[in-house]
Amino acid sequence: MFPGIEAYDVEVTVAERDVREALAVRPDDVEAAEELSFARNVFLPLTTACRYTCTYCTYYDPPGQATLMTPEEVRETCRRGAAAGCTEALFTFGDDPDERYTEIHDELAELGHDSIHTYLREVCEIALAEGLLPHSNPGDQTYEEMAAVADVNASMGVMLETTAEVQAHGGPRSKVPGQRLNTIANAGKHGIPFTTGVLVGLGETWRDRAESLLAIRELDRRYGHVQEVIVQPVTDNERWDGGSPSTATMRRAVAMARAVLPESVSVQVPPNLMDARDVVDCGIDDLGGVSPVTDDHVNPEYAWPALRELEDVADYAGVPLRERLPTYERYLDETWLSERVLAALDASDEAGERYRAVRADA
Ligand SMILES: O=c1nc2n(C[C@H](O)[C@H](O)[C@H](O)CO)c3cc(O)ccc3cc-2c(=O)[nH]1
Ligand SMILES: C[C@H]1O[C@@H](n2cnc3c(N)ncnc32)[C@H](O)[C@@H]1O
Ligand code: MET
Ligand code: SF4
Repeated sequence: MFPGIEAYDVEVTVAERDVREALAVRPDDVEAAEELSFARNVFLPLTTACRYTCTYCTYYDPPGQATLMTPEEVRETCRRGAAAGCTEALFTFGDDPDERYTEIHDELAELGHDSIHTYLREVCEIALAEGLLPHSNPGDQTYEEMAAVADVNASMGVMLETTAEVQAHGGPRSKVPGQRLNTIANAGKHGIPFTTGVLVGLGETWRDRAESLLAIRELDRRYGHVQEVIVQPVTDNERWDGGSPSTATMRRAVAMARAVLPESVSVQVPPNLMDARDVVDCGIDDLGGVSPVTDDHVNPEYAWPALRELEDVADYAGVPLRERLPTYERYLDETWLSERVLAALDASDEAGERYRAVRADA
């Protein structure tokens, strides 16, 4: 059992034998993937307000200084993305942003909403209308909050980060591992294709990393909804002086993820936060969402590589580079996606073409 978990309706335990096995994995023990995929997205930072204050995060603004993207801004960014061939609208923002930020509460009220979750639904609908597939990463959600957006997302995500209690989440306003696990389980109950991952370098131990990856595996065994696991290095910035993990650490963490997770689950590293070439032989098969039109608002100092650079990574690995949708292929059907999302997918130029190719293959 992990910290804080007794407060939630999810129970996750991992076997000591599996932890030991994971701890023994080294980069040489895993095989390199046969292709590398990526998705083209627009990043929509819906709001910079957040109830938490993670010490490594430069994304959030303090109460009184946060903003909310308007529906018009969302539409405009989606249009630019669609015109640039993007398929994904990535909504990433602070957890429960309206909780103690009166300005966000007021702005939501002006737009006719009493919570961020119903507003998220509205902007997902805008993205769908503009031909993009919504992938929302709203932080923790209850089962009911997620119900407000389940049928307008093509996939969703929340980083588990770590099952350990770490200083980086410390203080009174702290992320709780149990609640993150609960969110991942909620997505499983809703049948939402899901992205999660670990953040490496928060002060967690190797045992914590093994347990985190095994906890993700356990939830995927229950619901089958985990499409990819991101192995993300924490990056240095003006709020975080804890340093970034070494290449050797990232290599071992990626290999551990590959060995622990079933083959059906992709292992992703973000190519703007590290040199992906350093881990291409450790089992990664995905380079995540990259954007030709927007910044990585979580790590704004780290520019997205151009398509050319992704091709260089694939060339270096000696494997083909393939563009994918925010939803992995095995989830592109009626069991996982709503009629609305499937209809929007079929109607969109860029994503629709890929979708029909997958259907024709099946
Ligand atoms: O640009 C970013 N994209 C992030 N993404 C986007 C991700 O790379 C793509 O949206 C997915 O691969 C779907 O295509 C996340 C998605 C999640 O569901 C959960 C966490 C992240 C983290 C980041 C991130 O830090 N920066
Ligand atoms: C969107 C995701 O970005 C991650 N995140 C937040 N701050 C940082 C940082 N400094 N370095 C790397 N990842 C970060 C969180 O884990 C969040 O889930
Ligand atoms: C910059 S983090 C954005 C998503 C959410 N607040 C999380 O931590 O998971
Ligand atoms: S990482 Fe996410 S939850 Fe933590 S402070 Fe930043 S926006 Fe909030």
